Amino acid sequence: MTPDPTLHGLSFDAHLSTLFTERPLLERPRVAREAGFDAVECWWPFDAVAVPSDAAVDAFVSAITDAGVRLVSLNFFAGDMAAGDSGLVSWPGRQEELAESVEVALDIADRLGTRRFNALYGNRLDGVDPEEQDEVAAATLDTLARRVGEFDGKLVLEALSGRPAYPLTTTADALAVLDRVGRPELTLLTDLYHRAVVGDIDTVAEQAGRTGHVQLADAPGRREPGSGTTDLDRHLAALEAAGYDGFVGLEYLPSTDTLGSLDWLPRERRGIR
Ligand SMILES: O=C(O)C(=O)CO
Repeated sequence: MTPDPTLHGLSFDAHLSTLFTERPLLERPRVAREAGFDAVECWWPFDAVAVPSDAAVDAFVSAITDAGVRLVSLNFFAGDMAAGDSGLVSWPGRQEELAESVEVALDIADRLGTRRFNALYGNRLDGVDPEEQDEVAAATLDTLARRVGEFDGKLVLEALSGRPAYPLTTTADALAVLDRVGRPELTLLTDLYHRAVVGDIDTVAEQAGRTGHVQLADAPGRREPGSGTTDLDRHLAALEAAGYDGFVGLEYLPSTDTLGSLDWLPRERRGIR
């Protein structure tokens, strides 16, 4: 479907873990800025390392500040994602490691003004009772939500498609966790790609009040808007009309080079509105 970003007024941000991957991570904030973006977001920037060195943290913070962009959302440490991990929130025995890495993330946030934090729930683990995992997750999310609340921030939780061991696949799954934890700082990450894949994209506006962050990619394929069949602009317009006024992260895998994949988004629509 041909994108028409004039249909809503939401601000976009460039996802540094999926866009501009032609360059090393520390160069991507500058390249994003040169491409016209004021805002960026990122998965955990230190790969499978929960507690990076001070030098690595400083280098990341400098890359963002030197480029003159805002880091609007950051994923907490999620384990070894390249090896298939999808978060530590529900992983018994790894809570101390998660807590230490969260303090690193909050230090970065404090220095950069970041207020959205994505906590991936974690995969089901062989030999571990799912109920035990859900109990660990509820307690962890409660703690993380309170901690993030001290920063006036929001914790966001997302349902994911394409990860068979990840138990939150639908919006209802994610909302059930939000309800169980019952903290105002814990909100939904509405990822239009994952929602289109599982077939529950038409209700996004109903959850606008509980949505702390939005991301997009076209489906099928998880590529740039216009590459698939999802009417992304209609859903973004519906979210905006229902009161969502946060950022929309461009979390897609470019089908060409990143700059070429941005042809759908005029340069004047890439900055913060
Ligand atoms: O792994 C994914 O698909 C994500 O969106 C993580 O934030």
